[in-house]
Amino acid sequence: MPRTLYDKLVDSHTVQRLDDEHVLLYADLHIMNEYTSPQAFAGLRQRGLPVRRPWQNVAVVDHIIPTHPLKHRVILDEASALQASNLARNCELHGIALFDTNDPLQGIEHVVAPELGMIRPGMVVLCGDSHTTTYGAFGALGFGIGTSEVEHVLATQTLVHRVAKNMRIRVDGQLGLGCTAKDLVLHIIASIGAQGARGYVVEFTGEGIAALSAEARMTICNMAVEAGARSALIEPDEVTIEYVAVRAIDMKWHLPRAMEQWRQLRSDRDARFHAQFHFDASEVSPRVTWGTSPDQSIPIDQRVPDPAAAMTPQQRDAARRALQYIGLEPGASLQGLTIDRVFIGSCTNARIEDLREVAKVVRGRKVDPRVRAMVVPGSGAVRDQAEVEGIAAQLIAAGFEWRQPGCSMCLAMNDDVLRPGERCASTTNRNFEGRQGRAGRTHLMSPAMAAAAAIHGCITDVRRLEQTRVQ
Ligand SMILES: CC(C)[C@H](C(=O)O)[C@@H](O)C(=O)O
Ligand code: SF4
Repeated sequence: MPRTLYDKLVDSHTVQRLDDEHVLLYADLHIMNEYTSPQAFAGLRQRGLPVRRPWQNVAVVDHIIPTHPLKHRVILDEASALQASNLARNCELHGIALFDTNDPLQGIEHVVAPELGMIRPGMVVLCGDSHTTTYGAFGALGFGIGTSEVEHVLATQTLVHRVAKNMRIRVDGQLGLGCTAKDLVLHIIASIGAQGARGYVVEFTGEGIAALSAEARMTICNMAVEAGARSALIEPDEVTIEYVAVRAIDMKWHLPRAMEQWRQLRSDRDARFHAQFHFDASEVSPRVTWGTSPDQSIPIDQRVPDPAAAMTPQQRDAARRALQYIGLEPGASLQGLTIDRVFIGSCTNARIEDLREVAKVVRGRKVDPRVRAMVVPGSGAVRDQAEVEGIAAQLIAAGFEWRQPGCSMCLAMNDDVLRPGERCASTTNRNFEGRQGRAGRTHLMSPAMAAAAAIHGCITDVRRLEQTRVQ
């Protein structure tokens, strides 16, 4: 029977079929953070269990870490400091590699693992974090798991996996000038809904996906979870293979054989998908969210929808509440909406290509003096690279704060938070109520759009800015 790439990866990792719906799945790699691992280690200790395969585990401190520009970071918040020191102790005890607070390669887990070549096509990767879907960019099956599952994985290197349904999202055409993978994925989520891919593993395919860089593909797969997807996949191609091959420095002599196998990883031509969607990348415009769910976005040149036009009473109430929270009226234009803060960061958009996009927009311009704008690189390696390329100096000269890596203002779990009522142009993936700080107002957009907002002091169409540039 023809199989999808997801079916094949499940089959190749199934240790045992448990019942009609569940399999015991082998994990090639398990990634941990300080936030969802402490209880898991405590559970192991209570049961007197060792970690089954320490060398297939890796840990990163990212969510609670301060990002102030000082080179040496000290976590002042007591509870957060305890989470970090617990992780360090547990990793030491069990022989697990850790990117600790002041490690030069520390960063956000979903930025660090791929850039260091840990994620390879065909792998199953688990992590106690919902954005583990990111690894689909490499044809690796990534699942976000809960703390009790983290404990199970530590003890057995396996996961009880409820088999998902297959969805295919085909993207034809190419993105236009000023439009990015972020706009494409916001467009897709707005169309299928925040629950549109619930229960599915989504395979993204088509020429619009093939044209994207490995980093842009990560942005797409990262946000698949915002449509409710269990996981995401993109079949590996030469773009993927090249990205991985130069980074997987430990593979040496068996790399050519691995590359041959990676090239075979694809859905069979007649494979059956339970649901399919088609999109045209050339119809995508730069998008901005107007509400408090990632599916509430519009093209920058359209107006905020009227909740009265919503399909169901629940959607109507949700849209009304969202507008009230965000402080917008139906029919309002997002263009020209004044912002207080700009946040360029997160596992969605804080890689080197994102920062290059920002630098392109910012070149020769200054941040509006009424705006506080922060750039938080996704990792120490991204930060170093941006410094080498002169991007950091350029952003600092333009008036951006250049910070240390971490999750930062993606979620209010560290020192970087919005003040109540502050409005933020953000390159992150979630705009929930309070996500960036109590009563903070988040507008999700691409790095280029966030950079344009920083310069204008309001939300603006980056394509206009491009046109007015004096070369
Ligand atoms: C804190 C963590 C468990 C959470 C996640 O699972 O994604 C966070 O990273 C987020 O982005 O909301
Ligand atoms: S950067 Fe944001 S989305 Fe990514 S892992 Fe951290 S908190 Fe979650």
